[in-house]
Amino acid sequence: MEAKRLTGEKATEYIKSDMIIGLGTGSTAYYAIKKVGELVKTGLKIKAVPTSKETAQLAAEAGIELVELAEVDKLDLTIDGADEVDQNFNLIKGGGGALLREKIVASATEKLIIVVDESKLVDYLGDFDLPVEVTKFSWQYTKRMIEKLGCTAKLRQANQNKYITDNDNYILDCDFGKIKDPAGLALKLNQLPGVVENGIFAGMTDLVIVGYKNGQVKVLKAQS
Ligand SMILES: O=C(CO)[C@H](O)[C@H](O)COP(=O)(O)O
Repeated sequence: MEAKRLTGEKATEYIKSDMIIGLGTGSTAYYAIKKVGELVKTGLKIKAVPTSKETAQLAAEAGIELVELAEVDKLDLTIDGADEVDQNFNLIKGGGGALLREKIVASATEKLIIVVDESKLVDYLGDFDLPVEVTKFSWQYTKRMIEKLGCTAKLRQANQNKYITDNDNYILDCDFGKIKDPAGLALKLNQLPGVVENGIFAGMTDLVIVGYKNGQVKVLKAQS
């Protein structure tokens, strides 16, 4: 908890007045959003694009002015969490179900800052099942197509019902084992009919801020 707070708050040091920022989803991004709310109250002037309905509500409650993605050309900076981060800064995201909007916002942003605690750092992606957002119409067919790529896929449930995303789709959580070629797998997945988006974020991250149990925070820069 403390590690998540430290990293979430540290990321807000990169925000300057007049920026348009993206706000991620999840328990680590939560601390960044809360901190941005405090900064806004003391004079920071920013506008934010939320990556989920949950984040939109949290940000509005914190007094942050929200804008639609449609209203902006680009975002200056986005702060978001991740489920796994490998040594090349490839990510698995979507544990919280917001991967589609998160990927769109990440792609529209100049600087993507990922905030994680140390438990999220891995050598290879894949211990965490890869979330893939699929259409309701095709999910059984799309599941079979995804499994042909070498995984077992499970339809995500919430309170004994099918989990439904903010975009009215389903999520398949896919166990691929160790993912040796994240960018290649992401491309293959997105070519399958019925796949809306997958949770691999390859080559998008600029900074990873890691919070440690002992209170340390490290800022890691992507190699360009
Ligand atoms: O991708 C996400 C939501 O779709 C989250 O960023 C990811 O699940 C990490 O969440 P947390 O900070 O709660 O561990």
